[in-house]
Amino acid sequence: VDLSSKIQNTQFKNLFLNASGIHCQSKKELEELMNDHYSGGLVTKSATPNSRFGNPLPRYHSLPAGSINSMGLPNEGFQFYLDYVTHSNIQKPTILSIAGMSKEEDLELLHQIQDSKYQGLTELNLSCPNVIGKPQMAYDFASSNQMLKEIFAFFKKPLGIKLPPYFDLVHFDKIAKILNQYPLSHVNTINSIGNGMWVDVEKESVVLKPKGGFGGIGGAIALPTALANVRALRQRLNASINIIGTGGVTSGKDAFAHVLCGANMVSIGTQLYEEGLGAFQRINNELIEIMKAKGYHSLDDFRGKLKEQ
Ligand SMILES: C=Cc1c(C(=O)O)[nH]c(=O)[nH]c1=O
Repeated sequence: VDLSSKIQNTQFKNLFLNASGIHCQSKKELEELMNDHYSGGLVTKSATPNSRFGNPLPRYHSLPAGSINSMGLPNEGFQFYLDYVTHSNIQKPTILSIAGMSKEEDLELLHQIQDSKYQGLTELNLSCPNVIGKPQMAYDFASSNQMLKEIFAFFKKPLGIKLPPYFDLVHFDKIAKILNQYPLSHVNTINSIGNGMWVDVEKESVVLKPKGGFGGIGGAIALPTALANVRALRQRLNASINIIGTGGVTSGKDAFAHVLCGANMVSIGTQLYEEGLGAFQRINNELIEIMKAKGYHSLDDFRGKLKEQ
């Protein structure tokens, strides 16, 4: 059974990635992830120009079937991550994630990447739901289109986009029509489901401090939305644009479902945070067992072949 995957011309020994933000913020986390045998690639925490503490605590809370977070983009700053992916002992392909606080900041970070010796993949996060006062750019179709036009005027290295979930088939049509105009290496869908709410009935209180308790929803409860977004975008995007499926993966079965919907690679977020790096080995092995039982030898045997009723 072969789990090898690729995004454009970058080969990965298996399809599993950490979701940006999970186990990828500090040097220690990055080193552990880089040396982990069961993840095929490494995605960095979305970087801003300067390091940030992020939102006040508590800003993460486990839910019965997932998580809610309002981290607020805590990170070591862009230069730290650029140095890490260009200087450290690279054992696996990397995806450098960036999230400027404005279009100007995004363009500035991309110019720095373009002018650097970094040869890996880059991912522009247009979907962070937790920066106070900052909208999720990818819900503004005109601004997203304008941003991509300005980016591809100068950026020539592989670039993907991290999208928020969409909930209307017309929105899938609109965003796909925009994305198909650009030579993207990939789309990563979904980011957390923005601005959910969890209530502690005992205390009669929200569970997160920032933003009055509103936060992004992830984990098992996000799987149906994640599968819908992977499927809808695979049906609409040019074949040249690969898809990283993110959201709700807790088992080999969930990873199988993402690939069936069209995912080229699969990210693990909440489950990785809750279980630790062992999640990669477990989910890897579960997927291999499922493929063996079904007589599949490679992911291409079933990728995107979801049947309709
Ligand atoms: C980069 C900020 C993000 C954050 C965050 O740092 O609050 N949380 C998410 O669930 N998704 C994000 O994209």
